Amino acid sequence: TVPVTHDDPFSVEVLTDPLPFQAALRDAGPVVHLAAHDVYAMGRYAEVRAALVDWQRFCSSAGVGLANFRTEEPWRPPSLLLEADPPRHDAPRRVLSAVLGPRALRRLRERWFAAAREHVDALLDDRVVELDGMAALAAAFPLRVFPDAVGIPREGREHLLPYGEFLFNAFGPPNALVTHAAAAATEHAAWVAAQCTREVLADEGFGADIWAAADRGDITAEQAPLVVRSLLSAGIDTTVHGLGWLLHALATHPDQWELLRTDESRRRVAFDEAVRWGSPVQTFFRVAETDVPIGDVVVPAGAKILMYLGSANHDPRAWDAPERYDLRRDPSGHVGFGFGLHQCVGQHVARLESEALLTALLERVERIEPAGEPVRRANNTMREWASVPLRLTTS
Ligand code: HEM
Ligand SMILES: CC(C)Cc1ccc(C(=O)O)cc1
Repeated sequence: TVPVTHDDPFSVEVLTDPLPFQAALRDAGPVVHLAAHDVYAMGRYAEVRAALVDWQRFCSSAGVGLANFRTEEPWRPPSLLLEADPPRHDAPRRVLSAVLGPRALRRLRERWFAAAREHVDALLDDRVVELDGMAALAAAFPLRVFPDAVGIPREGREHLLPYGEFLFNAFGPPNALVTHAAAAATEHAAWVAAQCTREVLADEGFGADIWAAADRGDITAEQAPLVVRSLLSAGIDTTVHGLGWLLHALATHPDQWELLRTDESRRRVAFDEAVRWGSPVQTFFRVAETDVPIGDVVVPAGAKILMYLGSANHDPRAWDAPERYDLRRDPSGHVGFGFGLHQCVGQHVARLESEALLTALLERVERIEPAGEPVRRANNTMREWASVPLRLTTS
């Protein structure tokens, strides 16, 4: 018989401190029934990773949130990547993979490194500076570089973070986090959709490249705006909170900061270890395409299965001392960017933003330490800090 838990992973208590729930989920078995939402859940690394690579039995086209698109109306037109399975997933993925590929990143590297240096220099106007790492760095830097890289107009960009906040809440159950923001979300979503048309997008950028792919027939003109929407949906909040976890990690682990300053080779793992350790994207779902045996449980066809990425990234079966932010470990294989067919197509963009910001900080900052208690913000999907007070001492 399948183990059951009556705890709700989407309660504010668990969203605020998920680690105890994750440990109990892992200990209860390879797959557990979540009575609170009548869905199944996986918390162990092996099963989560196996399900992520098994896109045929664990499908995305019924939605990757709690809502099952086979029985209820999606709140927005489904994504052609995230909420699609092959073959419909193939062309949009191929196009976006190329648009966000190595050539684009080489072009952006110099511009983003310069922007990061300028951004950090402007903040460090004294030997010791206190600031909110979330507002001043983790949110400000992606907002400074990414919307321009997409090529959307400057006005109205204040819709971006609230749109992302709602989007990630909407993958969860219709709790207060969703219902309290639903009215405003209509406006944010309308603004986002309006930024995806060919007319408003700059002649250069990810948006233009996507429309150029439509002109070549690699995708249709109807698909192009939705592919641009994927960038505006997935490309900001995720990186903001990945950077939030990086700053929180470095401020609370001075020995790791020192290691970064002395050993350049560790810089490459700093962001990925922060994405593993913090797992900004904590959870999302799949639907069983057929009856799927997992351990001695059979998950019935049509059932929603919660893939607990944050738990898999802290599974002691896969990681030594998973609770430790440790730049000596090799974090590769973490599922913070997903795994398999739908693995994050923008992960290299996120890594570039992080490398640019971290390089700029390492050039100027000698010490980074907490300047007060960080404040959590509950979100149904994203594990995020509302603020990370920091004290930066320049060298
Ligand atoms: C720290 C930053 C980021 C994290 C933690 C993250 C996390 C993820 C995860 C876990 C998935 C898999 C979803 C699934 O399997 O259903 C994913 C997919 C995706 N991500 Fe990211 N992401 C990040 C940054 C970005 C950026 C910067 C972009 C765009 C430039 C982006 C665009 C996408 C898209 C379009 C998908 C869907 C891919 C597909 O379904 O084929 N992400 N991301
Ligand atoms: C972790 C994922 C849920 C992040 C994400 C959000 C939205 C999209 C989209 O394509 O709209 C893609 C990926």
